Amino acid sequence: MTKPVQISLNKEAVNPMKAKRIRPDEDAKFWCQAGLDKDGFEKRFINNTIGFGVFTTAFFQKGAFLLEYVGNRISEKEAEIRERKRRKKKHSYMFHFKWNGKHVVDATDVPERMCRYVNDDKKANATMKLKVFNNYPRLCLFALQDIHIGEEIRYDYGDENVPWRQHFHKTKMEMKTTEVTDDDDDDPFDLKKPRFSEKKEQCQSKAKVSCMLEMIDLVMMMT
Ligand SMILES: C[S@@+](CC[C@H](N)C(=O)[O-])C[C@H]1O[C@@H](n2cnc3c(N)ncnc32)[C@H](O)[C@@H]1O
Repeated sequence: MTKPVQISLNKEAVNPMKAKRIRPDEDAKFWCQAGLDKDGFEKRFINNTIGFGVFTTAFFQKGAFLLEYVGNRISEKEAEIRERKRRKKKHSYMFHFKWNGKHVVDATDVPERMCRYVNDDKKANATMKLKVFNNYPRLCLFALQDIHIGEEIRYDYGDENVPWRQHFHKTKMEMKTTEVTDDDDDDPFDLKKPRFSEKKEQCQSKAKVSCMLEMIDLVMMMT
């Protein structure tokens, strides 16, 4: 492997004023094969629901290679078994991809690597691409736009069924058809339990219905 000329482990490599443009694929190949995360990222706690996220401590140009999603390579079957065992865990670190069949990268046991902390967003500033270097598939994250210092990196996991994308609409739809019980367990991932604000909304709509019924009674009494 030939080392790309401009890559170094010092901060110059992430300073756009000093570093010349590095070809993103070459950069990705270098960092993947070095088995290291690039400088310019830090993990920060966001909140109890989302957990941690990855934020930049350097500027990244549109198209730049950011991080590799690293973990154990396992089969879909093994992933299913592991997911079943970990079903009570809040976060999942399984990345499913296709390359000569279906594969999964499980990053659960690599807490030291950065990419497993990158969260999901439909309006993402990064994208995950499959790159094959020396006949070996790698999951590489690239910038979709210029990313400035302090921004959170997010990519589109590509799954509409994840609870945090569904919660609002699904609970709203369910509210029309299901009874809501007084349940203090405010688990945002349990779609059957509307969150506080939604419970409040439902109370408001119940109040509107009872008000309308009273008005109908009144009109009927008057006629
Ligand atoms: C690959 S991990 C990302 C890092 C994770 N936030 C952590 O603290 O370790 C994926 C998990 O993060 C959470 N997550 C990712 N994106 C999210 C989002 N937009 N809203 C809520 N939770 C999210 C989910 O629990 C998901 O299973």
